[in-house]
Amino acid sequence: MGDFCQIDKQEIIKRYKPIDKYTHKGLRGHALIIGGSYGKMGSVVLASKACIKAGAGLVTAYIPKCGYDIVQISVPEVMVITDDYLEHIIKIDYKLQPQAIGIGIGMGQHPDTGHAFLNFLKMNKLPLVVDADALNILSQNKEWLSLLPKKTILTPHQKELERLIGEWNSEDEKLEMVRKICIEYDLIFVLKGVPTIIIDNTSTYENTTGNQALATAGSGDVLTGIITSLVAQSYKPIDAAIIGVYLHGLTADIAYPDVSYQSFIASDIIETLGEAYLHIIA
Ligand SMILES: NC(=O)C1=CN([C@@H]2O[C@H](COP(=O)(O)OP(=O)(O)OC[C@H]3O[C@@H](n4cnc5c(N)ncnc54)[C@H](O)[C@@H]3O)[C@@H](O)[C@H]2O)[C@@H](O)CC1
Ligand SMILES: Nc1ncnc2c1ncn2[C@@H]1O[C@H](COP(=O)(O)OP(=O)(O)O)[C@@H](O)[C@H]1O
Ligand SMILES: [Mg+2]
Repeated sequence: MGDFCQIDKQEIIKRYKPIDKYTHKGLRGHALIIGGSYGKMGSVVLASKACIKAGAGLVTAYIPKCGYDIVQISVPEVMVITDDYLEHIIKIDYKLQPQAIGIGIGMGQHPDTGHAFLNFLKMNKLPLVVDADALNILSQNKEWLSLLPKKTILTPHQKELERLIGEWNSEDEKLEMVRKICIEYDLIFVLKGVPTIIIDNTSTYENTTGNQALATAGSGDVLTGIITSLVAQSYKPIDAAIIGVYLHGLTADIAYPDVSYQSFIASDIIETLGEAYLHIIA
């Protein structure tokens, strides 16, 4: 059993990088968010807005055509590239060179999307955050795990994890099953839950922020945007996962006394990100 670390403010301060006065958006990282399908474009709006609010200099969303007006109107700061197909992604094709890619949110599991995902995995060498339907497609094609770049960050909730690794009889058994995959493919797992636990080979990190206000649609999509943003800003993948999970949970701790657990929604995470950043640099 490797080392265990509680993610508290001290752990964040150790990893946080101040923003240079003479920076510009070209130095703040370009993140690419790939996802969306008919009826679930909100997940890309949430993830891409979270991505730019978490500090990426540039964010581009790669989405099916149905989402073009939705994303451009909802988040004018985010640029958009559309797939040729209307309702879901059938070919992942873009000319830009991002520093990080977040994929899977709202993407759906249509066979054409699965085929596009496989072709993407075969050619992609860039740092990757894999969530939601990209995880579900991987669960149906486990041999594709070997195509993931080293230190790819996977962010399953409990059900997505069960689809990926099968059932477990105890928390300890679950963590051992995850550690085995981490070591086999050199991956990082963000096990979203209460608390969220991050596994990086034999290292285990337990988050100390967050509360039940986060049990709301889209909060995981937002986390994907935040972590992708931090990787694009040149944080090491493990540090992006640690800081991202901490900030994400901290927004709920900051906001719930004013908005209650029930009325805190995923958009509130994004709106409270600035205050969360100020808490860690104060
Ligand atoms: N506004 C939007 O466009 C939204 C789009 N979403 C997308 O919808 C797709 C499906 O994601 P979902 O997570 O909703 O559906 P899933 O089918 O992956 O998970 C839902 C099922 O898993 C169970 N589950 C979910 N979270 C769990 C947890 N923490 N512990 C135990 N069981 C849990 C639920 O009980 C339910 O049975 C994804 O691509 C996601 O990105 C969702 O994020 C919701 C919001
Ligand atoms: N009761 C809870 N306490 C703390 N965090 C929670 C709770 N319920 C959910 N979360 C967090 O909310 C997020 C849910 O992610 P996910 O299920 O992927 O949401 P979605 O797919 O709807 O965006 C995770 O980060 C999880 O840790
Ligand atoms: Mg999710």
